[in-house]
Amino acid sequence: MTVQNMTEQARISCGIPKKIAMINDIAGYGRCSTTVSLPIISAMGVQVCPVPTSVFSNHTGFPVHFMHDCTPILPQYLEKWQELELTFDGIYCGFLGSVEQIGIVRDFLVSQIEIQESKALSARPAVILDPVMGDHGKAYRTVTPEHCAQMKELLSLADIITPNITEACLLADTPYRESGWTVEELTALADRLHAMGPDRIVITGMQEQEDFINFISCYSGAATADENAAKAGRLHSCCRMHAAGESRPGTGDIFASIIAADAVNGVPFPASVEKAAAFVRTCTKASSELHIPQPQGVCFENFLYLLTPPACQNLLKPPAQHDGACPN
Ligand SMILES: Nc1ncnc2c1ncn2[C@@H]1O[C@H](COP(=O)(O)OP(=O)(O)O)[C@@H](O)[C@H]1O
Ligand SMILES: Cc1ncc(COP(=O)(O)O)c(C=O)c1O
Repeated sequence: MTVQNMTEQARISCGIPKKIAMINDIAGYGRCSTTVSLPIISAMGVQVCPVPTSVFSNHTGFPVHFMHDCTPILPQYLEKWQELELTFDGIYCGFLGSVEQIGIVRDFLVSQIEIQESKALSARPAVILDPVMGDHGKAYRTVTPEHCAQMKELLSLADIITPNITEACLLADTPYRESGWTVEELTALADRLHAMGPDRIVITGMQEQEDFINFISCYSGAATADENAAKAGRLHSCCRMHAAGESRPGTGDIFASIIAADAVNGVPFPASVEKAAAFVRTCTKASSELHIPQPQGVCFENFLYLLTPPACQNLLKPPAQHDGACPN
């Protein structure tokens, strides 16, 4: 029997990890995007297959950086994956630098969904989209009105989205406000995003007094912890957590990576948001306590063990008859 036609249960009991295609930039220095997502998703017992959208020497929060746009290589890169008929349990998409890249990613998502449907695989890939478009009420320089329009189109293929409040407002054509959002307003904002496609939404990055608020919305069909609310069609809730340490680059990448790995591992969405928020907080707190300069991002390395699922920890144990010593 090949891995491809094993049942889901057989794969889990054999300890074969789920697989995510991760479309994102790579920043060599400063703990952002791929250098964060790869170790985090791997620590959560999921195989990561990166698709680099651009290569940065370091993130853009430093006084200087070098950037290489990977748009010209993306079609050939992904074409080979199509030729090999590679399939994935999830596709996680982060920073997209241009309108052209959005189109390439859309074609990839559509063909992946088609391949899996034609092979009658048990499920289509979970699509997790972190629509990196702006922060603090402002769109990034690369995010033109056309870029924004194309991102809205991409939403129709996403199951889960993780916008910060700025990105949620840009996508839903809603005026931005730094704070003071009511539950009714956030519900209306999430409903507008849901109408564009995704059925699990978390709006991040809102601060009220000393706390961070993540607004969670699950709609019909989405796996939620509360079955009654799910049956009623939608469930909105808030994850509130005390801010710790200063704001740092890469928090959104850590957050979305945990959501992506949990999505393919079947963790209910609200529980996954709580886990992601708590993990970021643990790491931002430690980063400040260790006096790590803010541009160096979030020091997560010391805490990866918190994310490793117990089932994987058992897999790491040597067999009973083995004394754990290294062979000569
Ligand atoms: N200093 C912090 N203390 C505690 N939690 C934080 C801190 N910074 C970020 N987070 C958590 O990480 C989430 C994602 O961060 P956010 O800044 O919204 O990401 P983005 O980079 O996408 O704007 C926040 O909603 C919050 O839960
Ligand atoms: C190239 C690049 N990628 C990723 C990030 C991280 O973004 P976030 O803080 O939203 O996770 C940054 C932030 O400066 C960046 O410059």
